Amino acid sequence: MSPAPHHGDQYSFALEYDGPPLPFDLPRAVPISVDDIPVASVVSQVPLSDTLSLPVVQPIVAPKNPTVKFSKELRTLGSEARVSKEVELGSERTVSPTSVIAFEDRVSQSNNVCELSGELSSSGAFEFSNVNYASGEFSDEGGSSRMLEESRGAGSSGTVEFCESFDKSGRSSSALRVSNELHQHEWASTESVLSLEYPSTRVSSLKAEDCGDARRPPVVTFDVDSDDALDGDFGGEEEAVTRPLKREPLTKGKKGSCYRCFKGNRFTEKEVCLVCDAKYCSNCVLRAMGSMPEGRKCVACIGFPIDESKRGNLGKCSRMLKRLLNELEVRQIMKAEKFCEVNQLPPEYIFVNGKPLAYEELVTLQNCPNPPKKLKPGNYWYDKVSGLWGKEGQKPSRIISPHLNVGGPIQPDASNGNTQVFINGREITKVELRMLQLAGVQCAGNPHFWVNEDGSYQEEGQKNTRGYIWGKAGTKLVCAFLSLPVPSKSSNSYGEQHSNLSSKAVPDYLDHAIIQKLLLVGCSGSGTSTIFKQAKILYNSVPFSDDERENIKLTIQSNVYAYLGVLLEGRERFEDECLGHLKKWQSSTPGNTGPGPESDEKTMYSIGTRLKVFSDWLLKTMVSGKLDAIFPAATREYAPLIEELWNDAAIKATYARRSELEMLPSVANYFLERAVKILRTDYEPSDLDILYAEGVTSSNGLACVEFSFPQSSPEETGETADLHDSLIRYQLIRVHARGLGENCKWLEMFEDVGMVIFCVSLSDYDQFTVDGNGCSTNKMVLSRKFFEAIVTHPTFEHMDFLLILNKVDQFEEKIEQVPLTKCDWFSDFHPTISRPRPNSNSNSINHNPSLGQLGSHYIAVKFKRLYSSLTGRKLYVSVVKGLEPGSVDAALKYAKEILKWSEERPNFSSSEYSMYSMEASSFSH
Ligand SMILES: Nc1nc2c(ncn2[C@@H]2O[C@H](COP(=O)(O)OP(=O)(O)OP(=O)(O)O)[C@@H](O)[C@H]2O)c(=O)[nH]1
Ligand SMILES: [Mg+2]
Repeated sequence: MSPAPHHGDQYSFALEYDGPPLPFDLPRAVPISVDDIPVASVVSQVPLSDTLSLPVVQPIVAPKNPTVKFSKELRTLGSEARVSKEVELGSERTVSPTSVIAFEDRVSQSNNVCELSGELSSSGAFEFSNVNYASGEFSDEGGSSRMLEESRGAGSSGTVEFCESFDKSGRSSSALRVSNELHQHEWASTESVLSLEYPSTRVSSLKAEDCGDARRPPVVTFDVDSDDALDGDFGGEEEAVTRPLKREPLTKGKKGSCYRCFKGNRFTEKEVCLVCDAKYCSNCVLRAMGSMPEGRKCVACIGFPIDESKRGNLGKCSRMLKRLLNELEVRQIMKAEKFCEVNQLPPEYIFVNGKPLAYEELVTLQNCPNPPKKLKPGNYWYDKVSGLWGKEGQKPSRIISPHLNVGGPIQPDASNGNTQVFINGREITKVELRMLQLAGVQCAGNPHFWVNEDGSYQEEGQKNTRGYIWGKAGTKLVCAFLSLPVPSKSSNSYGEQHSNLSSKAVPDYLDHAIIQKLLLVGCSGSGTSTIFKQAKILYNSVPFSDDERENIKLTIQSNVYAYLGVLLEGRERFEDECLGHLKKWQSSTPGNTGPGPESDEKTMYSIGTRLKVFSDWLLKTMVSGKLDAIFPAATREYAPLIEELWNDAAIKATYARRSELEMLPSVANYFLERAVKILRTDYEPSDLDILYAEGVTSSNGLACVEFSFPQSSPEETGETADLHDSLIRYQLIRVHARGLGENCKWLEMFEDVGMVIFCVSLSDYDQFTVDGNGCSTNKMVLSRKFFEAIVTHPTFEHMDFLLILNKVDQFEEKIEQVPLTKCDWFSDFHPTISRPRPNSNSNSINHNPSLGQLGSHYIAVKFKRLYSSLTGRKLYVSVVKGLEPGSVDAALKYAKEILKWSEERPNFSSSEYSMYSMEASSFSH
């Protein structure tokens, strides 16, 4: 018999590797002290010395075809006895992402089987991402393994903790905890499900009758999980609610087999008892469950409340029952299952504002016009005035019907806010505060607001309504990406400014099941708004509403006036220069009898009086910063002048020297050449105009567009069209660097995005700007600093990053003129360019990379190294021409693929995956 582990015991996990040489060092052993085990993983009801959970967060390192032995050893201090186990990762097999690890558990004399799937990353680390763990006995017949009950933990990507518990008798039981990188909040629920297992196995010998009143067995604590991410983001803090101990099945056969005839394995189709989880094959189910007066329960479980984790299955008939029974019978059983009294949610399991509900209160809550969705046992807070509803200690998850007489009075700390801003007596959370600020609600001075169900609000003690929180078109959008609730359609009939834009921009995605959020960030001028607009144009059938187009038109016209202003200012400068030269020449030429300086001198940059008046007016207006204010009146008045101006020789001469005008952005050419057309009153901007236009995307720095990728046709892809793709909705959230606030403090509002797309302008390497401290700084270095701040931000700890290296078109031109070493960070860029051989046929394709390609590749590697040194992970990179739709389309599809990989990694075979993770293939041009 093996001794129970004690404090101070040292576990060691060793890796033995037998395969081709590796380019990196393998960790040989990972010692873990028992005392390092987080207390959270120890089941709290059992004294620490009785049970120990041993988490192993251990990526198994493996190259392509190795054999890896994973052995673990327990050295118990003060005793010679050892527990050792060996896990062989395929001695004859190769390690594929789905490898079966079988190991013998010498302590319990039974075998455990663990199926692991994971990925082989380019660094050679093998990371579990999908684990299927079962323990029980092998049956030796046929060499196939039979398993009893199986517990499955799966995460789209994450770490796996293998928890081994020992009780006093030395019996070991094992559980897996899977944490999910993408959906951190699921961690708690997975954990809580599994942590339930221990008490239940411990009491498995207890019979139902031993528990006193059979209908109300003793209580243990349990954690409420939520699978309703949209409804309630119930992650993080766990909380305990009392409920009866789970009833155990009376009989139990081998794992995976039917509980009645003990035949079959885990692949046999079975029906499950809603109370005790006993599973019956199709031959036994009707005998085991009888006439099912309360739905699918074993006869012995009739009268017992259902297992709360199965509440979602109530009334959802299985295929097996449909085969065995006729339609009428099925309907009756399902009706009984859903509506019989004993299967109803016990009101006392629901706490509202700290008070358990009475039966009538639960009925009120469930039958109100807008009830909380999928109500589960747990602690909730409810703001009766506004209808805001949430999990205790968390931000609101829904707005339900207000004024319901349920639960106690709301507490100020109900949602655990720390903002000193109050709504109806509750201190709101940071996210809500952010939303209020974006909705234009004045929040300075720690106000206490009174918010009504329709979103109208006033400050406490004042009579006048200050506005409507959800009234503005953009606020619902903001709420959507901050995962905050908005009033349901039936309740928002008043107080909302209905406009075309708002109804179009806010689709019913709150009801959608799958929404993937992509956060797009970058320094000023990096091209984020261009990419954002491209996404709108590419994927939305109506990218811009009429209202939007009208606003954009004014923006573009105002931009063109501004570009003209820069041109006119340049003209003045050039004229002065010329005059200066002229004067110098005159004074240095003896006997010059030409006109004196007082007389009207003309240069090639001089303009007539009419245009001069216009020029003076425009420059004055620009200086006063009122350019935006004079539209559209200015267009009506000055449109006829523009043609004259544009055709003027002086302006043409100035335009020819536009490269000397620093204030003129590169897109100005596009618009100036169309100035006459654009500044007419009947101008209508084209999609291309909008794409090129500056200042079109929202001024507060936040914009959000939702779309699906169009379904690719089978001919295109050579495989069956991926229907799934077109079902997933994506939200591209563009946030301006300035909008992130000091030290990126608002970043945490984006914790639930699936990926961050970071945009850098390649052509920034020779650009300088004045930073916050008044120093002139290289813009590429500024971008790097911002990148560092974002990737190391705790909110994005496990996030995938896609780096967009934008403006490669500009970059390729520039690098031929300006060396990349102009930027200090790139001082070690010394490419050796092999020029095409002089005698080579000019028609033959030159396979040598251009300087531009070498440069962009070099910069990508710089960022990859930086990222990997900061996070230890791999950076995805895409080199993009923001103004080309195809290029942006490719980059966004690449982002989609990355998201898909992180979800489906277990489905990749190792060779496929390692191909994807090759350095070179993570570029998309
Ligand atoms: N040549 C070229 N110009 C680009 C490209 N992408 C964007 N631009 C231009 O670069 C300028 C800045 O792009 P924006 O998309 O406005 O950049 P931003 O990240 O929104 O920056 P701010 O507006 O300052 O916040 C615009 O004039 C774009 O037209 C590109 O790939 N090539
Ligand atoms: Mg912009």
